[in-house]
Amino acid sequence: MEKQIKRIGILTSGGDAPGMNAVVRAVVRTASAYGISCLGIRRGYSGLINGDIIELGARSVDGIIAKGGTMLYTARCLEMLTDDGLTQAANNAHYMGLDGLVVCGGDGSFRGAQALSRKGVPAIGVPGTIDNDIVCSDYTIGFDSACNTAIQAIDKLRDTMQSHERCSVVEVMGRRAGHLALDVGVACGATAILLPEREIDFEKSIVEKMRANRIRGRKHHIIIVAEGVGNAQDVADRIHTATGIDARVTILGHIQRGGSPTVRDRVMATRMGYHAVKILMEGASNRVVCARNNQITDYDIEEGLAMSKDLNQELYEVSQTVSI
Ligand SMILES: Nc1ncnc2c1ncn2[C@@H]1O[C@H](COP(=O)(O)OP(=O)(O)O)[C@@H](O)[C@H]1O
Ligand SMILES: O=P(O)(O)OC[C@H]1O[C@](O)(COP(=O)(O)O)[C@@H](O)[C@@H]1O
Ligand SMILES: [Mg+2]
Repeated sequence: MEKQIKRIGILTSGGDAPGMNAVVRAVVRTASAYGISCLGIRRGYSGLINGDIIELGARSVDGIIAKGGTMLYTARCLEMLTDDGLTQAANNAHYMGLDGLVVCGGDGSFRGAQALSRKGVPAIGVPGTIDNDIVCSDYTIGFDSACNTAIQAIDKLRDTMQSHERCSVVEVMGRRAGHLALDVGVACGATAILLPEREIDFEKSIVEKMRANRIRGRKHHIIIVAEGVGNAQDVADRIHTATGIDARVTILGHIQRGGSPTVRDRVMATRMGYHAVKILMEGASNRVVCARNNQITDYDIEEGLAMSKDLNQELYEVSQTVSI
């Protein structure tokens, strides 16, 4: 039996990701289709604490599916980590008459959703982060767009590295996770991919490989370093010292978080946003929306965040084989 809910809120929190707008659109449109009103809460949990809200209707979200960033702004709100901040957020949610709240963000944002659920505000997390580091979900919104942005930049780097017969050491985002670096490394044909989840023998996996590749006629190289591994400049210096090859560092940085979302991100965002509203209507609380084997499902937040997700080992092995 579906619970009669009248009003829900939507906020985006943590690092932005391409596709967050598409989540906002899907939530607002799904709510609207079922006669539920929707409030947009701006700047993540700060907006909930400070009452920074806007009314959103089906027409307020026209055209945003194609836009990067988030129309609701986002924030890392430290006040939410305090008892007072959390209580204020929950009280405001009740005061606004929210029967549910959709939170699009990463694991930190889901902890906030969990805390609010415990205070009687039914909250649902939707994974929006370029890092793909939400362990209970095969996919997080923004990952595909970020991979494509990184690849476009690295393809340009390859042109100049090829001309100068250099080595490009490229640092890719991902916080403590290497998912982004692995996909980007495979897609750009990297000679080596350094990931926080995999120890490597620098001499064997990089230096000897570069030397062997040079003998085979390869005159330029791309090395991908996940940000969780450490300093890309150190990697470049070690390569230069060991091989004599001129190595240049590029830190892709926040460029990876921008741009119009890809088809995959728009579709996943739309499916996940829709699912979040549907389960709120069924009376759910404290759930995280996930993709598992291309099905959209949901887990208890505690249970979901306690799961584990390893790198794609098969892809890692493939990358090592073809990078000769
Ligand atoms: N344990 C927690 N309890 C309540 N709120 C939290 C908690 N952890 C994080 N948050 C809220 O979620 C926000 C985003 O978390 P953060 O870890 O920065 O990004 P992400 O959600 O992308 O992982 C934080 O700034 C804070 O407002
Ligand atoms: O934008 P900031 O605050 O510098 O944070 C950078 C971090 O945010 C990310 O881009 C995305 O992480 P979250 O989605 O967990 O916020 C990480 O890859 C990176 O380490
Ligand atoms: Mg995170």
